Amino acid sequence: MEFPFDINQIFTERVSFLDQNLAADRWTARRPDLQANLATVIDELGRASAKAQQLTAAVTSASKLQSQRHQLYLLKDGESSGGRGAVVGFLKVGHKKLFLLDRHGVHVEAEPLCVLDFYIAENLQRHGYGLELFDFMLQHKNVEPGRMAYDRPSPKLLSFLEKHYSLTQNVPQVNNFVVFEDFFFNRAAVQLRKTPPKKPDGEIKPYSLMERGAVRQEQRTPPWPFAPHQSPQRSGSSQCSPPLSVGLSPTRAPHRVSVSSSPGGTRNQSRQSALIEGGRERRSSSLSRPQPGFP
Ligand SMILES: CC(=O)SCCNC(=O)CCNC(=O)[C@H](O)C(C)(C)COP(=O)(O)OP(=O)(O)OC[C@H]1O[C@@H](n2cnc3c(N)ncnc32)[C@H](O)[C@@H]1OP(=O)(O)O
Repeated sequence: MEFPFDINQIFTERVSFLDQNLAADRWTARRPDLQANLATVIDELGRASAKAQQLTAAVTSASKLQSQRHQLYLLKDGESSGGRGAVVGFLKVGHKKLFLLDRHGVHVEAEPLCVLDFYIAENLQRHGYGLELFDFMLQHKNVEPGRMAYDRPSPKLLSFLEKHYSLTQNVPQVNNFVVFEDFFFNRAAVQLRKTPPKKPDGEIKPYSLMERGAVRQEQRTPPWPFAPHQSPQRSGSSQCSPPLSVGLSPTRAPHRVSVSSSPGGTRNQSRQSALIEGGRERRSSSLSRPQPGFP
């Protein structure tokens, strides 16, 4: 991906790490002109990724990176474009609080590192760049791919995970995240803990019934005498994480499919995100994604 400015001036390393500060290094941070070009690159990559995934709006942009606690790895080819360099692709990750089902169907709460967006320029796909970038991130974060969650992975990403990391057996979820069997294996109790029992009528509501944006905490607390006695641990967990960070991604379809039988689970735009109630708070995604088919 080429740009009308010097990529090597903005990104000095082959792989750059970006967070909400939106600067590849101190040098860029002090140069508003470079920061503006960097933002242009991120926006352009986000648009290209959305197009490749047939999303109606970008999951990644410079402004989103600044406002969300996500991190982005950007891979460049410093040699191309007559030495000015070109951008090869990016990988965006971030922690999210998720309510997941283990292989026995038991609800567990976790806050794993999630793959949120991943894109390699069209003409460079299937050349090993995705693997290079992904491996870089794994090493940087010191995490195993099977310990991560994947936000509505595309068929290409599922194929990628199967090919490079032998991740094939996903554990069906009611939200858009995909986790594999390794996710639950020997996980520390602090990272993964069972949520309180579901109410008998703990139904799953379609995403369209959810409030967008912040869900007011006070709405979730039933009046006396119905207010439950909560352990400090539980009440802490329900309050420390804003609803926006919890487990659902609006524009990606739920993954009830088995990777082995249907690599790719759909990444269509249907809004089947779900809300689980019953002893737990409402949840919504931190990703502002489009919801075609829903007003
Ligand atoms: C949570 C999310 O981010 S989901 C969004 C994932 N991103 C996308 O779908 C955007 C379009 N796709 C891409 O950008 C890239 O294909 C990526 C990021 C998924 C993978 O990057 P690449 O550089 O192509 O991967 P790399 O070359 O290291 O590995 C190739 C393997 O990836 C998978 N893959 C890559 N492209 C394709 C494709 N067109 N069709 C099927 N599988 C593919 C295959 O397993 C492939 O191995 P193969 O060629 O032997 O079949």
